[in-house]
Amino acid sequence: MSWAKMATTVRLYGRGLPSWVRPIRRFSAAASRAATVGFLKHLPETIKIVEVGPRDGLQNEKTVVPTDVKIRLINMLSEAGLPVIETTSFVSPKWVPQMADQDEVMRGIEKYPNIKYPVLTPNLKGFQAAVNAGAKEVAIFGAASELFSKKNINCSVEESLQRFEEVTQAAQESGIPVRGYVSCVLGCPYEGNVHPEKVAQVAKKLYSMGCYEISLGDTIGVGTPGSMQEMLRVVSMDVPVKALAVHCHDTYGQALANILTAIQMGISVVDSSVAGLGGCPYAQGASGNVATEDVIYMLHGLGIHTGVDLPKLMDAGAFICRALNRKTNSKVSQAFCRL
Ligand SMILES: CC(C)(COP(=O)([O-])OP(=O)([O-])OC[C@H]1O[C@@H](n2cnc3c(N)ncnc32)[C@H](O)[C@@H]1OP(=O)([O-])[O-])[C@@H](O)C(=O)NCCC(=O)NCCSC(=O)C[C@@](C)(O)CC(=O)[O-]
Repeated sequence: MSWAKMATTVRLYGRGLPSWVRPIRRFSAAASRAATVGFLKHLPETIKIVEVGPRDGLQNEKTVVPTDVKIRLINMLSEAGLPVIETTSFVSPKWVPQMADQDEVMRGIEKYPNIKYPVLTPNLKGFQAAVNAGAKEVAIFGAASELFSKKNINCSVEESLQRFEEVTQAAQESGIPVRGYVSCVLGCPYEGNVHPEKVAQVAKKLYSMGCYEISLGDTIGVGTPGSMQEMLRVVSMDVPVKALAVHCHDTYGQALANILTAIQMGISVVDSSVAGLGGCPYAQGASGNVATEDVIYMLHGLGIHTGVDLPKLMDAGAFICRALNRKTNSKVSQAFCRL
C-alpha cells in the first residue's frame, strides 16, 4: 500500500471503519477495558510525549541531513500535535557534525505557541549559543557511568555536574526551564552493569540544581521490565516520580514493555523518536529509540490521552524515512504499510 493510501486509510480509524481495521479496534477496546478493571488500572490518564527524533534520531546519521529536511520534519511533528519536540543540540560540530546547523534549524522552524522546542546544551558555551538562537528551554545531559561520560562529553561525572551547575544558574537568571538527562541507567556500553544507586545519585543532583524533569535513558536498550522497575523504585526514593521521564532505546526489543512498566509505576512522561530513528554516537551498537508511532498506538489502545494525531505522525515518519532512504523502524507503520 502506498504511503498516501495508507495515510487516508489510517485517517478512517475511529470513523466508518473498513473491515480490516475492526480487529485492531477490538484489541484497543479490550485493552482499554483492561486498563480500567484489571491489572492495568493504575495507569495515568494523560502521558506527555517528548519527541526526540530531530535531535537523538538524526544526530547519528552518517550523511548530513539537509537543514530544510530537518525543518520540514519538525514542522510536520508540530502539526501532529507532539507537545515537546527536542529540536537540535548546541554541541561541538567536531564531535557531532550532524547538529552543526543548530542555529538555522532553530531559526527556521515554525514555533507553535503550545509546543516546546528544547535543545541540548552540554555547557555554558552551548547554553549561550542556544539562547542567542532563540531557545526557550534547554536540556543538560549527564550519565550514571564514568566511562560513558568521558566518551560522550569528555569529562568525568563530577566535572559534568560542575558544568551543569553553571548552565542551570545561567538558565535560572534568564527564566529558562532546564530538563536533565541521565544516560546508561540500565547498562553502559563500556562499564556493563550500572547500579540504580548511581543513577539515583546523579538524578538527585540534577533535580536539586533545578531541573524540572529528569529523563532516565536506557541508552543501549538493554533493560527489561525487571531492571526498569528496580531502577525506578530506587530513583523515585530521591526524585519525585512526577518529575521523572523514561527514554528507551529498543536494541533488545524491550522498549514498549519497559515503558508500560514505567507508566504503571506512575511515570507520565515518555521520550520517543519518530520512525524509531536514533542512537547515540558514543554508544556503539545501540539501535534507535522506541518509535513514537508504536508508543502512541499502545497508549491510545490503553485509553491514555496524548494529544498526538497518529496518521499525521505516520506522515512525518514516512517523510523522514523517504529523505533518509530508509525503512521505518516503527512496527505500527510497517503494519499499516502491509495492509
Ligand atoms: C561537550 C563537549 C563540547 C566538550 O568538548 P571538549 O573538547 O572537551 O570541550 P572544550 O571545552 O575543551 O572545547 C573544545 C572545542 O570545542 C568547542 N566547544 C565547546 N563547547 C562547545 C559547544 N557547546 N558548542 C560548540 N562548540 C563547543 C570549543 O570552543 C573548542 O573549540 P576549538 O577551540 O577546538 O575550535 C563535546 O564533548 C561535545 O560536543 N560532545 C557531544 C556530545 C553529544 O552531543 N552526544 C550526543 C547527545 S547525548 C545522547 O544522545 C544521550 C541521550 C541524551 O539521548 C540520552 C540517552 O539515550 O542516554
